Amino acid sequence: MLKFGGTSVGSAGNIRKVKEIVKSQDDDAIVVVSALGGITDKILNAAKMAILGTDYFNTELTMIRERHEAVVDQLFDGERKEAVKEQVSQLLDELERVIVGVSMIGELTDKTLDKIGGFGERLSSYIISEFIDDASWVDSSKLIKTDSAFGKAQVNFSLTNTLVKAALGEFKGICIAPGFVASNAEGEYTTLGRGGSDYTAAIYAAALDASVLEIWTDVDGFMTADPRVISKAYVIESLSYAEAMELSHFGAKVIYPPTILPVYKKGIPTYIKNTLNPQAPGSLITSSQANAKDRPIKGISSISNISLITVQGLGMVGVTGISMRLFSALALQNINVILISQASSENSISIAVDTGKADAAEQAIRSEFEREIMNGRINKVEVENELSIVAIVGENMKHSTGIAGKLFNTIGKNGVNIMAIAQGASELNISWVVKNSDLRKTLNVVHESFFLSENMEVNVFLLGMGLVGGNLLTQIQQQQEKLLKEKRLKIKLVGVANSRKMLLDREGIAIDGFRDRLDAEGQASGLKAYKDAIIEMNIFNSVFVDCTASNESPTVYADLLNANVSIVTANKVAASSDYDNYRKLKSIAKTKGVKFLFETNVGAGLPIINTLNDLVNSGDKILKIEAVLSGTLNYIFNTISADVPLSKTIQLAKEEGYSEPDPRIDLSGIDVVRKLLILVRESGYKIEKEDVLINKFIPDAYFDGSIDDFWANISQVDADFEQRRQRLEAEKKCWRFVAKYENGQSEVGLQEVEQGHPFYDLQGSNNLVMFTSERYNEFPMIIKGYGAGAAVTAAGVFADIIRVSNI
Ligand SMILES: NC(=O)c1ccc[n+]([C@@H]2O[C@H](COP(=O)([O-])OP(=O)(O)OC[C@H]3O[C@@H](n4cnc5c(N)ncnc54)[C@H](O)[C@@H]3O)[C@@H](O)[C@H]2O)c1
Ligand SMILES: N[C@@H](CCO)C(=O)O
Repeated sequence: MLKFGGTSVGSAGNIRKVKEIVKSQDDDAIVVVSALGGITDKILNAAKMAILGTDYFNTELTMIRERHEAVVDQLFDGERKEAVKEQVSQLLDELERVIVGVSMIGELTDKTLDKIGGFGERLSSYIISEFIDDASWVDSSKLIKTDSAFGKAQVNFSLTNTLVKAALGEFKGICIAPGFVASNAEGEYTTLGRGGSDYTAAIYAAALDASVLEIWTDVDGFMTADPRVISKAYVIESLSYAEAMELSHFGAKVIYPPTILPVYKKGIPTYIKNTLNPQAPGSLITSSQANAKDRPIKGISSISNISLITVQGLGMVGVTGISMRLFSALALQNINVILISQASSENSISIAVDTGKADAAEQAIRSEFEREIMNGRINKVEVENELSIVAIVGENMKHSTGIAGKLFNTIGKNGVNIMAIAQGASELNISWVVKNSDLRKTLNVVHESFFLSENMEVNVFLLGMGLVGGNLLTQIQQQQEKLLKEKRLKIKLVGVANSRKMLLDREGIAIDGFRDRLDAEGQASGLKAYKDAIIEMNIFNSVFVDCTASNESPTVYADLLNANVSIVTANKVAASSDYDNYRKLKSIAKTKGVKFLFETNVGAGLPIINTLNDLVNSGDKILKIEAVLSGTLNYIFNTISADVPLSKTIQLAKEEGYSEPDPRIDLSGIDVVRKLLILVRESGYKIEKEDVLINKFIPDAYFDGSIDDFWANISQVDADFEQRRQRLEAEKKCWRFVAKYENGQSEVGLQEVEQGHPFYDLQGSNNLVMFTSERYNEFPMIIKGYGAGAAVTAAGVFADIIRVSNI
């Protein structure tokens, strides 16, 4: 049993493909076909135009005629062509007569609609039966018998099965049959409803105990999600009837749901195959029990543009008959309820309906409960629009724990509000309602978190592409493939901005050549504009990466965290700002379930903050911190010599990429104060920068003017420093700029360190931190290594980005 849909028979080219597929069957086959794609809509439109009294129906009829004639012209030659054309023309004349009749009488009944609705199938099946050599044709309307409920006829299965068996039970060869059409006991045309050709095929298959039903369509099968939204969606190889039914209900328009029932009852395996890609394996729907190895969910489906109507009132609690009245009122108005959710308190019921029916539903409810609304037993009938229902479906969800927990946790972390939830006790489907604007994000996170996608994605918005930002991109580029292969993690750059321009692209920005693309396509930037664009994009698993030294960029962190965008920052300004602001950012991140990470703020790529967090979280108490925290200053004091004066060492530190973009931040001790503040705060103590005593080693006067003044004048300190250096050398000591915290006292300043001290041998730009804690007491914990440099810092930022993904 084969069935070909509207696209599969929509053109001469496709009908040729249908012929190839049918001819390649080894077995006898009944082939049900739909009307040429779009024709049924045109026929019904012509009828509607006719009843409205416009002549436009003639235009529609002409188009219908031309479309069929063109197909015949392309498929047939010579006398055969004329004969088929003649027959097609007769059918079209008959259609035209009925529609002209409608226009003259000014009446269009359901009965007439059923009569004309099946013309498309009659035409297509006739043409195809002529085109496939030796194929015969059978009139489905004579075999499939229904009641007389025109427009929504119910099949009389016992009569239908008898007629189908009698006509086709012993059939050998290929027989083409129109889908959708049926007739009542009087022989008048009826139809099987939307998607009815699938149903026709299933009825034939069940009546004839077909070995297989193949539904040939224009997609490769049931996909895990809508491929227009989830590029990583893929074909589900096998599903149960129940899973197929659930997925079809929720938007995956691959198969018409009632179709499943006859084949399900008979256990006939059903394939979904692609006419345009017949080699693809397709999806197989069978009654076999879910395979324990299958993923817990098979697919995700959604319906957009629905409305949620909530009826609420304390007067509903414990009162019987409320739901009955509610649903009867809606049924009387022919309103289909797509989702129902009622809390066990019985204080409110929410139902989802198609937005087109929302007004009618609200009115029906208000009039049914007029009395209860008047006397306050019901105090709210609220309609919310522009919503979508999302559903996950899978037999393996049954009795597996943690699915709902994981589902709602992931959705929540991404800042998507769930407005209603429904799960049946069958545990086959969990459905929930979100805003239309959150649909794409929801589908993405759910698809990904249930490993329907091959990989996990982190979407990066970068700010600042100087030394650290530039190195970060190079490292991501070098490591991208490995992470994808070994960790199934895709780091996707979706936004880049410098202080002039920004570029955002949901599909990803290739790191190769991104600067050119930013120049060519970038829009004028600005922190607020970039932040607004990121929030507007509402993309899942996103992280904002700040690689600037800007004082302003941290002002957008709170808004971003509030929009569930994680922050990874090399910029120390936020974590060392007012204590209240630091706490606020951490607390927003915690409440929103996103990350605010700044490991590189102290000791660049060294694992200092994470280690400190581990100590404190596991109950240790930090008693003392002693540290060399400035890569720049350590480098300077290791490089200064008789030949290299202080001013030159500052220049070198800048060239090496150790210093801040403005090196005065390092020389004045501000950078070290920031780092000490962060360490003390992360140790669990409250501290402001005013609480830190700074012992400067360069007079303030050098920091007061412009950066150019600084570079012009700084060599004035060289002579004095050289004298001091010689004395120090003679005493076999060295300078270290040390940060210290103990008993609530914090200070930073230059110290003369003797041989044997842990700081003495600290080379180059290295940092060293000593934590004395209750547990690490006699021998403090020491972390030591490169404390500055673009590559190590970028690596630390990269590690934080990976941490956001939680792999
Ligand atoms: N270099 C290191 O060793 C190191 C170590 C740890 C932390 N950090 C921190 O990393 C950050 C970056 O340092 P860097 O050495 O890469 O500096 P950099 O000057 O090379 O890069 C900063 C970039 O940010 C851009 N920028 C500044 N303000 C901006 C804004 N408002 N919007 C967009 N772009 C803006 C600048 O134009 C520049 O391209 C600093 O906060 C620094 O403290 C650096
Ligand atoms: N300027 C900083 C960079 C690392 O935070 C330093 O020299 O230590």
